[in-house]
Amino acid sequence: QKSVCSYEEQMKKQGLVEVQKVLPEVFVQLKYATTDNFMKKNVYGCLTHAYLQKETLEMLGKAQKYLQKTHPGLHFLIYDAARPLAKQWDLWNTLSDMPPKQRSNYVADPAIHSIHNYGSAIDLTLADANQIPLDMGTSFDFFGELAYPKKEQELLNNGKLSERAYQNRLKLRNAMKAGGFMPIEYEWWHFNAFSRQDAKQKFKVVE
Ligand SMILES: C[C@@H](N)C(=O)N[C@H](C)C(=O)O
Ligand SMILES: [Zn+2]
Repeated sequence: QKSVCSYEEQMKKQGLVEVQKVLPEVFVQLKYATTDNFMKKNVYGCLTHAYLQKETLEMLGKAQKYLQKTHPGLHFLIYDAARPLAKQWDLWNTLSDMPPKQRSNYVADPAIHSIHNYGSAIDLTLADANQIPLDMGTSFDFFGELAYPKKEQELLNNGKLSERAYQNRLKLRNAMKAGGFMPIEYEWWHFNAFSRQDAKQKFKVVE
């Protein structure tokens, strides 16, 4: 008997689509459905598949085509996609010791919503055919300067970020930009398909 996950059922009802049904070459390892994350807790439970809004998935398809053309052999490896708002609170509350301004650089304030809550942001890296992630200079959800795209040039110049990691980040970013995604300043792995304002207008929050 197939088990049903209410979070995934709700996402489907809201029109979101499972990424691997459309793009089977994309790898998915949802980190918040494991204990290998900054909370050291599985907060997703039965939510183990990556879902996105249809339009966002089409953009990922475009990025995927670009990646295949420019770097055959590399794959996207998704760490997070649509994120229920209730889970956003779990992430946010875990960083309660951080000053508010700093905290919202790393986890969007659930009171104003993350673009993940609209199924239109993706956390991802690049991996080889065996799902081994490329060196990006930090692990996923490393909340510090070494992960900041806005500081990459400086980090490269002062030797804190290796040339290899720098180039790997560019490969990821160029592919995502080719799909129309926007990077953010503080996390090399996070990409938005739309601004928060546009996402709010177009979509309903995944509760
Ligand atoms: C928590 C991290 N993976 C992430 O996605 N951060 C952004 C800012 C968000 O919560 O929207
Ligand atoms: Zn993210």
